[in-house]
Amino acid sequence: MKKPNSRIDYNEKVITIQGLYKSFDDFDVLKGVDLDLYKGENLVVLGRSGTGKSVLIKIISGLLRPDSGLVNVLGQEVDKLTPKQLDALRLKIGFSFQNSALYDSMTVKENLEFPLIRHSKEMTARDRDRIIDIVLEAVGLSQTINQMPSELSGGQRKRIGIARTLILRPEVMLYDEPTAGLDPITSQDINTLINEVQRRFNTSSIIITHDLTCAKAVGDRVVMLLDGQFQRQGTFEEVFDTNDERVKAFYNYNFTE
Ligand SMILES: Nc1ncnc2c1ncn2[C@@H]1O[C@H](COP(=O)(O)OP(=O)(O)OP(=O)(O)O)[C@@H](O)[C@H]1O
Repeated sequence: MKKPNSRIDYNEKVITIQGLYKSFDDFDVLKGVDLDLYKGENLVVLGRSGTGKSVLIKIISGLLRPDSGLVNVLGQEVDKLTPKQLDALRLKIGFSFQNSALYDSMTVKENLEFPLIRHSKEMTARDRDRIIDIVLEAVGLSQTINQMPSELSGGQRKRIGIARTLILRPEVMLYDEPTAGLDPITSQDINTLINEVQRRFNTSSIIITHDLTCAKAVGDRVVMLLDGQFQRQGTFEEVFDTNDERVKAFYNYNFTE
């Protein structure tokens, strides 16, 4: 289990969600979700496929609008923002997508440079190079700087995706299934990286996953989405210390120590 994390500031909430509802046509996905993310915390959101984990982080990053409820991110109510304000907020949120979302026709360096050229127009090439070196070193892949994404392994692509997310120095990281499709050892490396990113860049993160090894390795706190609400929350051990058959089934089918 993860060691207690002294970097978490329980007096500062980075994200607050209250009474969040979201439906698609007649299908109610989120049915009254409440959630706090504290400064410096790694919060894992567990849930079976289709329970609404991706919908939740899309609402947090303003990609989807809630039907009702409060969603406050870094002190701002997301669905009250103008498009310009939302763009500014999104720069403080690093979204690490499931498929890494690298541009295949660009080198690693160009992939990392792209957000800097777009969002920090006054930055010199020299400063860009310096920042690229820092994030590549942070993900342990300095040597890949001139490679194409197609030349990288799945784990390396995932790392470069995380590096690209880090390059704008986000305050909040949202990881969507960070270990999906990776072998157990590469997954473990990604879990270690998520913890290192938290320490080194002082980020607050939501990690959505159904990989229980990942949840255990990175989660300061774990919440489980069941039937549209967070039914369980606590440390990894607390969440699974229950007679709720739905939770036990999740553990038994997914986790081998
Ligand atoms: N834009 C959309 N329009 C209609 N339905 C949607 C939309 N986005 C998500 N849904 C539905 O909402 C439900 C929850 O989807 P979501 O992608 O959040 O699941 P998830 O928990 O992330 O699952 P997985 O682990 O498989 O990624 C699914 O039934 C999905 O079909």
